[in-house]
Amino acid sequence: MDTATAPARPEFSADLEYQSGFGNQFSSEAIAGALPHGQNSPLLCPYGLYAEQISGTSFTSPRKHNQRSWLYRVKPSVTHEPFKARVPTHGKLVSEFNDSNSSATPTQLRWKPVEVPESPTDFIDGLYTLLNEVNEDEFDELQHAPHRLKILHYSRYTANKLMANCAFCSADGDFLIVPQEGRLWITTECGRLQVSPSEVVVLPQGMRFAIDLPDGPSRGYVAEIFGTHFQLPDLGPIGANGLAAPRDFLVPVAWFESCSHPGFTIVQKFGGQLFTAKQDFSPFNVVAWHGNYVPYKYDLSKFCPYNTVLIDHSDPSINTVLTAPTNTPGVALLDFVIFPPRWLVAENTFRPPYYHRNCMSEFMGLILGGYEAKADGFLPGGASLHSCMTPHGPDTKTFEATIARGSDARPQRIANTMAFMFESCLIPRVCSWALESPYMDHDYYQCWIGLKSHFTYELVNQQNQELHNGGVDKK
Ligand SMILES: O=C(O)Cc1cc(O)ccc1O
Ligand SMILES: [Fe+2]
Repeated sequence: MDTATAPARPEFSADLEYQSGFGNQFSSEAIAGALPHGQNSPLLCPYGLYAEQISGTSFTSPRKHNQRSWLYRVKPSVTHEPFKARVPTHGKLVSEFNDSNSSATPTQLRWKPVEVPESPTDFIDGLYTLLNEVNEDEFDELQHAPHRLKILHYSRYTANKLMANCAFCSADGDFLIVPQEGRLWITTECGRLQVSPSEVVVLPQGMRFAIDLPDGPSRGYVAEIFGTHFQLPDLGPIGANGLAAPRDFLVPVAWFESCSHPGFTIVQKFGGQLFTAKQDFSPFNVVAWHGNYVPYKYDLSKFCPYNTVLIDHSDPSINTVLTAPTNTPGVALLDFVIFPPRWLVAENTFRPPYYHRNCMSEFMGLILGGYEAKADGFLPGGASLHSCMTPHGPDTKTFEATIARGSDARPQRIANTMAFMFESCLIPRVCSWALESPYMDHDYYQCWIGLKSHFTYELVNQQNQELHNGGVDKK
């Protein structure tokens, strides 16, 4: 059914209500009295609702990691026709990465912003995989439990049409969506969230949602993490406060529609492939819920950045918003790091990011403005990939402008910017179509080719002489 014939979902009100906190045990009732008291699963639930649990961790996960919610709904999720494989609208949602459809490359890669297509495209059809990262050792061992693997998908979406009479969920992993253009009105089983560019949203594995686009053409980035969930990073010596504050994470309040919906479609990503099932009601029929397995959003402008206040450039981990851990302490499946507006004050310091090679792989996107390491070519809506140990750093123009500014540079405020990085311990394989994409910036390497050697023996002698004279003068 297309947008024109679909019953419109009610508009989101401007002052949508939220609950606040990260990892809390939340509860919410759209109708007072809908939550059972004292137990989760009474013989008869209030108002004749069905009780249904959604588990985001194994039943026996340690208590501090255990995540589940109880949903009290008009009809249970199980009431649907059998799932059928969905005929793909494009071949760019890749499930199995192999030598014929992807490759790993140490080359620095950059993509220009993707244009939103003119043809009607909703969030599902506009979602396409760019990269996939798999821990190959585990892949061999655990072929029959793909959801247990350490896997990451990086996707981009472009959309111009609401998801009418259908809901999506990934049975594979959690979606972290980073909108770059256009607000998202996201209806979930737990309630509704408005997510604007410069905000991000996490939609946990299995949670059903539909995305409407109040601003029309929209695009953004998605990371899907498998087998783990996001946490707030430890703050170590920073102390008890700073970076992303738990209370700035917002969780919806219960919202439901109970009308019958002939031909409502559930689209489920399962093992990387899409399946559909028909049902005669909206899955957004949860009248009350409680638990800690929830969708949530975070406004990146609320982030409280920390940084060097005297010398040198801090490692980007200082600006980690969320981290999805592996079993090795300090090694992330995915760190979500931002580069927000802030003051640069370091003295006698090359202030932009340093030149570097990293055993972790770095995928970057730009939400707005410019990025401090790239004077040219890295545009809002664009993306770059620097895989494990691939050298990268500021482009020639940035280097030369920084040196020209000199060592007495005054405090400088980086404004009008919001870049982010998905940093992972896994090595990405890039889809062939992404490598062959017309948006691929084949000249990316050129941005460093102009970096000149400034080293001369005359300079060595001159600086040694200055050092020597300086030393003598001080006596
Ligand atoms: O490569 C990048 O631009 C990301 C990055 C930023 C920074 O400030 C330090 C290291 C780093 O990888
Ligand atoms: Fe980097």
